[in-house]
Amino acid sequence: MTTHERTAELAAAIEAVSRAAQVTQAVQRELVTADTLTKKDRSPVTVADFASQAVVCETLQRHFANDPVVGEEDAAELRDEANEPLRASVVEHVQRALADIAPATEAQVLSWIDRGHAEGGAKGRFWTLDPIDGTKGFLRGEQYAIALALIEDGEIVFGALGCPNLPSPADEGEGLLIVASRGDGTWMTPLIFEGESELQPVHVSDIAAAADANFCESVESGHSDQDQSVQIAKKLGITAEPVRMDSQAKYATVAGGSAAIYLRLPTRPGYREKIWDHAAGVIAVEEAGGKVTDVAGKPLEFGHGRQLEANRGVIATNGRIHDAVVAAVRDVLES
Ligand SMILES: Nc1ncnc2c1ncn2[C@@H]1O[C@H](COP(=O)(O)OS(=O)(=O)O)[C@@H](OP(=O)(O)O)[C@H]1O
Ligand SMILES: [Mg+2]
Ligand SMILES: [Mg+2]
Ligand SMILES: [Mg+2]
Repeated sequence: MTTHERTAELAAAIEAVSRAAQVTQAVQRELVTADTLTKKDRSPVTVADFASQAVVCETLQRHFANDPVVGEEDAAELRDEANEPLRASVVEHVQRALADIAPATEAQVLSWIDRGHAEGGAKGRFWTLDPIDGTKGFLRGEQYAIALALIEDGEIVFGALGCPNLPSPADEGEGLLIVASRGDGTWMTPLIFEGESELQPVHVSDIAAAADANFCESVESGHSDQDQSVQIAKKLGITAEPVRMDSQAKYATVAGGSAAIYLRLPTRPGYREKIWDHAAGVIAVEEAGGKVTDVAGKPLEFGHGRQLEANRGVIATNGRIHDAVVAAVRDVLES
């Protein structure tokens, strides 16, 4: 598939991710309260997760009826009788988001969510979706992302990454939407806006020395080893404090040049990264001129099913400093 044949994918993905963002932002306004964090109440993010997956899958189905989706969520929990209040809230939010399309029934909403059940693999074409990446960031009112990517024969060919709480590139609108198409580049536009909006090109930072880099990493120490990242930064001569940020907003930050490194260092030996946690962010960084590998310096392989079975951890950089960062990571992980 060549670049200019992806205009239909671009239109569908922009529609899907910006509709989903309207839902997640509405849930954040209406259901996330000051008590949410202190009471450890995860119900708002649960509503937003399911509603976002339903809206994205409905949009993809309308544009590409036969495309499978590898999505993080499924509707099994929602179908449970005990979860009627949760189900009603999800259905209501989806109905509002699709009001201009058709009245959605409860059964349809559940079936759209279940469209995310595909297994992926090395052959053929499928989408992968994280309806809310950075669930903890969502609950804190900080960074989260809606991440959608298209994979063909194991290669990411297109990505759309919506970051509702990153600054919008234009005066009008809300949030940041990054789109990337293989061989063609990475662009940004406001995520939620009225009327027309231009796509503006996005490029990685042009620093040539790792010592000058800002780096970003997870907020949660359970998702990436933060003690080892301190040692790696020291080895590279980096003096700037790490930018801790939830979700694939980290990839958006590297793609846009505000940081030159994103480190995700394995914490538990058995953990395998999920393809929806990376696909949209990886193509955004690569097409903006950067490079992404695992901690051993190997390319990420998206053709092994729902997980990155052949990889451990992630290193994303502006490209120029990649080899130096991989070498420092190896030294620290092997010591
Ligand atoms: N042990 C472990 N190691 C690595 N990754 C893990 C682990 N456990 C969970 N996850 C996944 O991390 C996703 C959240 O991404 P981040 O780590 O960027 O977020 S955060 O900064 O830590 O909040 C998060 O995605 P969401 O569930 O969509 O929020 C998880 O899929
Ligand atoms: Mg995720
Ligand atoms: Mg998620
Ligand atoms: Mg999750």
